[in-house]
Amino acid sequence: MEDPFRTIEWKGDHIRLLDQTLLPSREEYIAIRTVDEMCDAIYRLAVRGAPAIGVAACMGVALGMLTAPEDNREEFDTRFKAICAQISATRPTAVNLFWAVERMEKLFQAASGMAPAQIKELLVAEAIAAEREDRTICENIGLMGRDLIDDGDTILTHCNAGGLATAGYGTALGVIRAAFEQGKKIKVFSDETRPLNQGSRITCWELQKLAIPVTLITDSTAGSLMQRGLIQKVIVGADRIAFNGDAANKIGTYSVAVLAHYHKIPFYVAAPLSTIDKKIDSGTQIRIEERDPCEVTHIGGICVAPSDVRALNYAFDVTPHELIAGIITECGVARDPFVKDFESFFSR
Ligand SMILES: CSC[C@H]1O[C@H](OP(=O)(O)O)[C@H](O)[C@@H]1O
Repeated sequence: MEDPFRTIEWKGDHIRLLDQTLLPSREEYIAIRTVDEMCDAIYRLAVRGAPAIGVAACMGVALGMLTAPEDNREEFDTRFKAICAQISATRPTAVNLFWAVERMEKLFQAASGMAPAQIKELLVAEAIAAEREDRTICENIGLMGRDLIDDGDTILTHCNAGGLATAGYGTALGVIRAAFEQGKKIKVFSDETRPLNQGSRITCWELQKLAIPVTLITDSTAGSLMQRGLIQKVIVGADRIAFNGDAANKIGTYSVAVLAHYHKIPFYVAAPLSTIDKKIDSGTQIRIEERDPCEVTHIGGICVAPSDVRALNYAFDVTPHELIAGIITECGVARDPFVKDFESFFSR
């Protein structure tokens, strides 16, 4: 079954993306015509999710270079560097953003002997390829992880690691979808995922579109359901995974992992290799994005706290590898000690 939506698409002179801040009530696609607009879309989570942010970054670089001057090489190169820096400054945690910019930088470097017009064409082709590859990678993650799910399982997921967090098919939801497409009778509990409610707004919307049974719960309900034996597996996405397997994901994921550990429920992370950061060997090195406290004190623009109350708004937390039963990638399921499997996957 094709995705019932297209997360992001290159359209020649603009990028078309589904504005995820409007879901579930409005399914609206917007046209991104400048780097400023792409950076704004990434920062305000109109496009979000580590792999999707990576594809958006590739497309943002290619888009920004369309109007770069071709008659002045120094200006052309300066423009490229400025675009990469601007996109890299949007959100700090998802490593896919930086991996994507690095991918475009390597291409730009390799093509340095070519004419500007040719380089522009190469950047566009690379951005289009990035979107297509991400979709295939997610389908492979689904195939690698689906047998971890048993017929009759109820699975808990947190935030949204579905088709809309990627260029299609999803990571955590991709595994769930692949098991469902095998014919397994499964159900999903979706944490609402405060403060931006990616779970209630996006995961529930996606799973209903795929006819996968989903029940929305508050973030504070998960423990009680585990205590009553109503959850058999947990599968979440990731934004950055250290080489020892420590995984950064949406705030609240760590709490779910501790609860799952206590209740002896397998806790899985699903992510492409591009989310594994080879440069760090511990989750303590992952920079956690801190966002506007108004996202906590307001819901839909309505204030739900005293106007002058202090609010903490960490967008992610880190789950130590000891709490992770397996990390599902397009190359297979890595198990602790994760380094060993990661080294094998990257050597292929
Ligand atoms: C497949 S990566 C999804 C990952 O990204 C989300 O963060 P955000 O919505 O802030 O971009 C969340 O951590 C998801 O698990």
